[in-house]
Amino acid sequence: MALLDIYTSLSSFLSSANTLWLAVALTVIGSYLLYQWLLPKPLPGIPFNTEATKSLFGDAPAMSREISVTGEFSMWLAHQVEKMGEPICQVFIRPFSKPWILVGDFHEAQDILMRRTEFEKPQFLIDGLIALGDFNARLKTNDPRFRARRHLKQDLMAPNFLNNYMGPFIHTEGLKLVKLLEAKMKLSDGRPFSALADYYHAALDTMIYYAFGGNFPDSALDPQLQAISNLEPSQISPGGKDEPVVFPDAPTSPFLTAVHHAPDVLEKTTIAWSPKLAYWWMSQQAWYKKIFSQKKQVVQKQLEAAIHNFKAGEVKTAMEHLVMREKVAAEKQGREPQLNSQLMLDEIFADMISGHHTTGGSMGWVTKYLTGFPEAQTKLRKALYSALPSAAAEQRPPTFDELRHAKIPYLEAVIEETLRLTPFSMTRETAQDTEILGYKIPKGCQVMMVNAGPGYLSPSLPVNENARSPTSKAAKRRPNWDETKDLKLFDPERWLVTKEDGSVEFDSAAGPQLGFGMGLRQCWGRKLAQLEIRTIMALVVWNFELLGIPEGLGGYAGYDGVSRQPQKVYVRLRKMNSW
Ligand code: HEM
Repeated sequence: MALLDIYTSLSSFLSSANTLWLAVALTVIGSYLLYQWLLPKPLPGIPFNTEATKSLFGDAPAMSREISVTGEFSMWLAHQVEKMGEPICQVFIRPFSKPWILVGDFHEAQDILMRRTEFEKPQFLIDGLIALGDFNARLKTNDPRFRARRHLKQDLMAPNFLNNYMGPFIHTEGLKLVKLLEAKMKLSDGRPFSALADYYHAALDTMIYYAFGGNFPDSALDPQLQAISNLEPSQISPGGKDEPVVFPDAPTSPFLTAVHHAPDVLEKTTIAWSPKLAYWWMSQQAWYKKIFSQKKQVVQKQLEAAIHNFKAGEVKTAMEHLVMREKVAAEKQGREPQLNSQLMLDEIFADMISGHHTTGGSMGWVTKYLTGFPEAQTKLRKALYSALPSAAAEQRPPTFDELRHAKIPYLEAVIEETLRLTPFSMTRETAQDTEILGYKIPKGCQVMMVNAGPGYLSPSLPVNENARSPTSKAAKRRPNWDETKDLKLFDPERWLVTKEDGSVEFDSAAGPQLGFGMGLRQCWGRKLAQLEIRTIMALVVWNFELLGIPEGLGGYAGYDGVSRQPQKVYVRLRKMNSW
């Protein structure tokens, strides 16, 4: 080969090698810059876990590890606030997105939820609830449709609907639950058994009655009663006195089963990285189709029945009230009413989903705390007997009207204290650039009110008072809340105040509480939930002593699903009297 040829091939080799090296170098530099760009970016000044900023996935792997064991997202959040020891900090739980801001101070959380217009319903929740269709809680507060939708439902948390329509049903359902528990108590012969499904069944029946009333005949509790009353003591599996009896769970009708399982979809979509994609994937699955075809068939039929009843002059159920309100709104606005519409189906189905596990779980929690704190249980029973003397003297359960009119501060305090101890964190999204406790927070950040740690279940962290927002500075404080008492203990007395005349009253504003959220987007069904828990738990405590259970069946572990639900609710019962 001529020298020139050798030179030419060498230089072309070198130049292609250079190009290759250049390409490799550029790829490496590019990948490095991309990696750096994708790493979590903390907001200036706000404490964070530095290790999390070295990984593309931020805090997510550590969070998943803890939650896969405990099931408790609220507790993980509280641990982050505790670790950083500041009333505001940031975590990186969604890769490639802005940090999530954790607010671990009650007064600032209250300010954000109640007074600050720059915070909105979060988009990730709106997307996460996509399976429930077009209902009011998926609308932003500043969307004019939100108020119009709330208007449609305006009668349903009013005293007339609650006390005259829902109350008597809830009372009857409570008595049915007592009957079921009594049958189980007899069969279990002093052994413990789980009551969690029974509370869920009672709560499910309540939501079905709320929506459709007597137009829909299926019940979740009736088949259980029937199944248990057909059981012979010889059919109970033998076991020691601390070994729980497992009772059969009688199947419910397809629609009730669908309502029971629909929250599974929401739990998956709200935590998905892309809720819309997760929703699409799930909507292809047979189990999903089964749930939502039930919704389509049954709720549509019920809507037609409600329209028919309304036209015949009957307005009792939630569905009938919606139809009536839509007619009134349409007349006012000079448009055709949309009575038979998807919107009506979605609003009513979403309420059933919102009110079932939440309330059933809360009744389970009350049962657990009263079991674990027998002194409080005895106090509550005494308070019930002395507030309802005729029923006590006549050895019968109180009627709904007696219960409704009785003033029983200790009962309200027990419910309030249970909600305080079983927190579910809530989120808002910044709709514009703003500040929290003096730190700049850009538009589009998720802000979580962490109510399972400092300021709620442990003493408040110090706050620079000057850094609070003007509305927070101006707000009234709760002077008598005693943070030196163990805040993790169940102590209903915290919510009672003694007046100058010696009378004792319940004060719902005595301490930090976000059990139902706060402000315009607080729990819409709060009054119904409170009525239900109050009525049913009064009947349970009136009728039974909740005896101690083995340690392995107790504990206060929860599960953060659509609300904070107890993992187990075991009871060992003794009937109080012969009524
Ligand atoms: C003990 C039972 C219940 C608990 C603990 C509970 C708790 C909550 C919480 C913490 C929120 C979020 C509040 C916020 O972000 O500020 C909420 C929202 C909501 N709840 Fe409940 N809830 C219960 C029962 C019910 C019932 C019975 C219904 C329906 C009848 C219901 C309907 C709703 C709705 C529609 C929302 C969304 C409100 C909105 O975005 O505007 N809840 N609930």
